[in-house]
Amino acid sequence: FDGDLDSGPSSLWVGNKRYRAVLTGWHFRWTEVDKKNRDKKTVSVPVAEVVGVEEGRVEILPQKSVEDTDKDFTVFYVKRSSSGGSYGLLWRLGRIQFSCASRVLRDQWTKHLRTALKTHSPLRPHRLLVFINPFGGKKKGRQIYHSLVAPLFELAGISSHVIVTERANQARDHLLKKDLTGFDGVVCVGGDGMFSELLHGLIGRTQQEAGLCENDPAAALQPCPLHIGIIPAGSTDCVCYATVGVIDPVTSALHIIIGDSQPLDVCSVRQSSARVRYSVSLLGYGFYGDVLAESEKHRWMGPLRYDYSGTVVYLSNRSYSGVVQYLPADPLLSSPRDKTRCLAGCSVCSRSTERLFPHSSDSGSLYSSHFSQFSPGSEGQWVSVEGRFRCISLTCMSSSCARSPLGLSPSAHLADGTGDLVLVWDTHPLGFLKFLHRHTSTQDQFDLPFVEVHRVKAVRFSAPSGREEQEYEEIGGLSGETDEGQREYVDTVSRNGSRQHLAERAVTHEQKTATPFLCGLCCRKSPAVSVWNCDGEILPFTDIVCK
Ligand SMILES: CCCCCCCCCCCCC/C=C/[C@@H](O)[C@H](COP(=O)(O)O)NC(C)=O
Ligand SMILES: Nc1ncnc2c1ncn2[C@@H]1O[C@H](COP(=O)(O)OP(=O)(O)O)[C@@H](O)[C@H]1O
Ligand SMILES: [Ca+2]
Repeated sequence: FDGDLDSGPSSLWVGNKRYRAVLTGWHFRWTEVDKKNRDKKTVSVPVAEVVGVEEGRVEILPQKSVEDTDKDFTVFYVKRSSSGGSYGLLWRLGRIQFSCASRVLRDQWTKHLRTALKTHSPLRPHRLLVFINPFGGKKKGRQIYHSLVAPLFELAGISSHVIVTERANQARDHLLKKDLTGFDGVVCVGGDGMFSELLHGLIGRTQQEAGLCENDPAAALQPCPLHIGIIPAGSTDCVCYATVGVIDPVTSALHIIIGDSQPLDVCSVRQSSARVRYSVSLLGYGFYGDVLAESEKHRWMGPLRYDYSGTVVYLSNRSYSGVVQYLPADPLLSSPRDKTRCLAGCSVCSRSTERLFPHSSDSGSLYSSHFSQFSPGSEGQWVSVEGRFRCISLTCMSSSCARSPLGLSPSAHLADGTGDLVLVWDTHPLGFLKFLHRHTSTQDQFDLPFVEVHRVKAVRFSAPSGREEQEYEEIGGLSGETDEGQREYVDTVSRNGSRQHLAERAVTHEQKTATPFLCGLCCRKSPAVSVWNCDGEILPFTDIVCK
């Protein structure tokens, strides 16, 4: 102990057992000194994962208690535990209480540990701006933050400014307009919709300060200096699930504390005159758009509204026509049908980053030159398909969540500059049910004759023009598929041609007409256009260009 960072070894006690503890540059280790026990177990904690060091006997969760003794100190650190089914690891707050021979020794230990912490974890945040959506998910945002997260932030020496939102878009507007100096990051306590607000606020603010117009498709967006931490308190929480691998506020708080970060692909969604939007998880038309629109009427149900609305929309048996154009990504780099799973440190993502941004070594400049890379036609060929779809989904990440543990596209990458486009052509109701059901299991949802998946860099969509729309409404939304040139897919059971398939559909419709309940759902004037679900928000336009 001569002021050097490397301390020990020295004797410490935990209860009545003696330990040898040592602090070398990157690790804090302790081993029980026991003559009978030959295979001594050493616990080794990277300094970067030490959450805090406190004098005395201290307890933080579930309740804070401090016993201010002279010779004791308590070390809190990240402890990994099994995650009960999810693919990520659950992190817990590990706690060990040491007793020293003297107060002097104790003070030396705490001083050295704290110095090591400062030196070896430069990326930790010190001051955070926290937004809580009190109405997200099961409406537990405030409680989750104050009981599970705030005590950890305090322990880690993080000061936070907390804003409980009073209206939608308040967090976004705050990030766009208010003074953000002194903050090292922002935290979202809520679901994917709330995350989306923070994302829009930060991207917008950064462009504003750089003097750029984000609505200009040719603008090269600037990287955001602030990171977003997510404390899951929403309904689907798929950004959290797909990045951390578990939905657990404590795990997420610990990732934030130690300064972990994960870059994400962001998809810009534009319509000529409208303000640009961004999506990181699901951009969905047809089924997922309808489910979102329906579910907004039933917010009071909480997360269950999606299950209820999913059923209602499924029974209403809708499909929509349109033209989808996409720019395929390089098939040599990766494929949506390979069986990889993207995690932190993924090699496909780092190779893509090098290819896309050859002059940048840090992830901070991920956005620069983004748009010049995707100027239409500069790479590959656009592919155009037209027809009637049950749903069209574009997802920049797997979009896994509790409802769908592998996600909409299980092998999508978090930060490879591509998204996966899933086209589900119109099919009979049982086929579509099979597709939906496969999201909940490990069965391949793309291995169906009416489903296509493409790894893409850009997508365009246009709904049919007014005249066609009207025709479709007049015929009640059933016979539109007989139109010349429209692509038809049938499931394996009725593969003998589309004629039989159509006949089946007609019977199904008659049967429904005979059933008042179903009739109420399906024989309503069927709309010709659906809406886009953009990370849980309904877009006010249908024709879009995504990059
Ligand atoms: C009839 C059988 C139904 C089974 C369907 C299972 C498929 C589930 C796939 C879910 C993929 C969700 C992608 C995430 C989207 C979020 O951005 C969004 C908004 O989430 P939030 O409410 O803000 O947490 N949630 C939804 C359901 O649209
Ligand atoms: N105080 C508030 N009152 C009403 N809506 C809010 C408030 N704060 C945020 N919102 C909006 O609520 C929507 C859903 O929030 P989110 O946290 O994603 O919950 P959920 O996952 O249950 O949908 C978001 O689009 C957000 O803009
Ligand atoms: Ca991606």
